[in-house]
Amino acid sequence: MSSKRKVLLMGKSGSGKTSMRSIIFANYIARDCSRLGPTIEVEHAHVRFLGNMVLHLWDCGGQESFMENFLMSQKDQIFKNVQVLIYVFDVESREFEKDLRYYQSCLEALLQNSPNAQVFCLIHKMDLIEEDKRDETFKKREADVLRYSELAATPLGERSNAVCQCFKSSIWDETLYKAWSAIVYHLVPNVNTMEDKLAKFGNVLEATEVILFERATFLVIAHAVLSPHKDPHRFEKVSNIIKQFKLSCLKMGSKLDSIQVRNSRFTAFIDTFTQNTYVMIVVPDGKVSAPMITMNVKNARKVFEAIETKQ
Ligand SMILES: Nc1nc2c(ncn2[C@@H]2O[C@H](COP(=O)(O)OP(=O)(O)OP(=O)(O)O)[C@@H](O)[C@H]2O)c(=O)[nH]1
Repeated sequence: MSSKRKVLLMGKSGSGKTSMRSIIFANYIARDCSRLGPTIEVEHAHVRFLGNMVLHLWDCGGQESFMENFLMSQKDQIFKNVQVLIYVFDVESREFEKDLRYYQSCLEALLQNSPNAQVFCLIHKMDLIEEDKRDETFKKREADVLRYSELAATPLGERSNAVCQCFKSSIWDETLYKAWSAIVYHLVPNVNTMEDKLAKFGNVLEATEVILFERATFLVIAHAVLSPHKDPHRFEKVSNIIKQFKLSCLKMGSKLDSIQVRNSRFTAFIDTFTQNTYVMIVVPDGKVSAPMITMNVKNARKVFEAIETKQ
């Protein structure tokens, strides 16, 4: 059975909405995005995710006249039956207060029409901020967004905390993958079962971690960490690097099947797994041989295929 999720992408014109969805779901590379024109009214994209799930993306053009219509005459049509709102802020916007007021109005409309929707705010184009100022700038912007989120939620009572989650992002680095992985994580229904099984699988292989990537987007959908690692950004870095490599393979007319990366401390095996996923298994070096990993991946496939078909 296919399940459809309505995802709204909103934010002011030029904030980067179409760019990010084109990179994640349509195999664009960052430098192609400068050629994208402004979105007129709403562009609808149906993207199949993990086989059975269809994300119905409503990419809402951010020009003021469109925003006014979304909030007035088209309010019900836009904000009804929404599972996720992704609101994109340009970190360098000269009118951040105004952007926040539009956000507040959208959030109010959303909470009235789809009270259970999840809300994610992306503070985008972070590459334009000097590296050593990024954390501080993000924190300031996040505090503003949370303040306006509470303003929008307070009249409705219950949802005054955790109304939204904020992420920093840029199409020029792996932060885009971190943000979008966190978003889709909320949309995949069997994540807990998957992570449970991944941990068991990892234990059998004496792996340090096992990660599941969605096949088309290379977003992380589930992971099991069996021993601590000091780089908290490693998953999105792998997503970004392997997706770029996969696109290069496509360009050359070949298909990415599996990869092994070995150094003095660990070996990472990336392999096609179920119909809709790749798996990455990291083992301390010398622990297990490649044929043994391949055989175990083959054996585990059926279990994970079964979980997926229950989505
Ligand atoms: N520096 C930088 N530029 C970006 C980033 N993301 C998008 N852009 C650029 O921002 C411009 C506008 O991006 P779009 O994706 O068309 O913006 P939009 O939000 O869809 O705009 P509307 O369709 O008018 O609502 C393009 O030239 C992109 O290349 C980013 O992370 N960093």
